[in-house]
Parts: sequence; structure tokens; C-alpha cells
Amino acid sequence: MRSKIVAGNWKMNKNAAETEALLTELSAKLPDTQAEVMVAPTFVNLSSAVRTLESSAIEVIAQNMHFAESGAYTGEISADMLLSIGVDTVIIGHSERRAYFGETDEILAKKVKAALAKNMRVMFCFGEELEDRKSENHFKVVESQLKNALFSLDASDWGKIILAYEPVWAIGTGETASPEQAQEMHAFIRKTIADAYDTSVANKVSILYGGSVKPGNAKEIFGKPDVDGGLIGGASLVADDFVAIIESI
Ligand SMILES: O=C[C@H](O)COP(=O)(O)O
Repeated sequence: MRSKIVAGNWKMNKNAAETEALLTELSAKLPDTQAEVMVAPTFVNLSSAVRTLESSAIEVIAQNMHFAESGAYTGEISADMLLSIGVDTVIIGHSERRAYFGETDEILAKKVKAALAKNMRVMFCFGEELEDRKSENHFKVVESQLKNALFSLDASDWGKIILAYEPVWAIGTGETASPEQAQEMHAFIRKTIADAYDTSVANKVSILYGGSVKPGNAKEIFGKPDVDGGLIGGASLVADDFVAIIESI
């Protein structure tokens, strides 16, 4: 059975004290759930987050990493650095990394390989822009994002991959894909993986939806058969909202 996952991507929000406060509140309010619950605070607060959540079921994950082992890459973070503080899951390919930091499919493919080489889990994000959807090019775009970054992996690597489909037009905009649009794309993603590998790989990979998921729409989106959870931005910064979203799965 595929894992259900609800992950909060805090992006560039919350200082040290605020991180501690939100994690403490979340831990105290965490409901009983079948889902894996993850949070991705900023790099500077990762170590303290791991310590704060030591005896909690919430997993701390990273928002990004570099593909190189180490070296002259000012401002960057390696897989070994994350592993050394107890973080073994990393988000790769978020649309904000693609749009604002020039991360291409080629760079992302290198990052995915580097993380897998260290036995890390990868939460790979992808999704079309508004123009792609308007021109009905969205399936092609998504297919090529998957192909370019992931389809040179061995089938055995897919046990370490989580997918997060995030239509860029729905991120932080308040506009969500309808549950039907999410399901349609998730089913397409699973079929694309089945065609490239086989159905056993496709049926085992968790595919999360991200883009303006809120307490009010989470249940309907998570209710779709190919939606295995969510990657939550804004609503993960408010403990009660994030908890309500976890309760919706
Ligand atoms: O990583 C999370 C996504 O970018 C979704 O963000 P959002 O929930 O604020 O739209």
C-alpha cells in the first residue's frame, strides 16, 4: 500500500524562536493519523528542529540540497551535511527553485542522483505553469519534467522517491486545482511512470498534490484515488490549519 504523506514546506518563513514555538504546538496537537507527517523548516533551524521533534512522529526534511559532495559552493548545503544532523529526506525541484534560482531539469537530475547515492529519500516537485495549462500543454510539460529528471533512474531507486505535483498557477495564489483536475493529472503521472517502468513501480509511488491546500479543500482533494497526500505551503505555518489538513487524510 502507498504511504499517505502530509508535508509542510515552510519556505523562507519562521525565525529560530518561531520555529521552536510552531513545532512545539504541532507536536502537542498532532492527531492520530495513518499519514507520515513532515515539516521542512529553513536550513538554519533544521538542527534545532530535529532536536525539538526527537520524540515526535513528525519528520524533519530539507527544502533543497546541492548535488556536489563538498567544495567551493558558497551558500550551499550537501547531502552529508543533512545526514549528519539526522535529516534524510529532501525536497528537490520546487517551482520556486526552478523559477528564482535557475534550477533546470539537468541540475535537478543531478541533485536527485546525488541524494539517492546517499540513500536519502527525495520529494521531487514538478508541475506546469499557467500558460501551459491554458494552451493545453500541461500533460506534455509534466511528462517531460518527469522524464528529464527521473526516468534514467533504476526501478529500484523509486522506493526512495515521493512525487509532489504542484501546478505553479495554484501555488500561494489561493487558486487550487479542482479535485478532478488533480486526480486527472495524478492518474496521468502514474500511467506515465507505468509506461516508462511498470505498474508495480507506478502503483507504489506516493504522489502528493501541492498548491493552495487549506483545511476547507483538503478532504476533497485527498479523497481522490491517485492523490496520496499533500505538500502544504502557507497553511503549514499555522498549527491549527496544518493539523486540520492532516486530519483530512
Ligand atoms: O511547497 C508547497 C507549495 O508550494 C504550496 O504552497 P501553498 O500551499 O502556499 O500554495
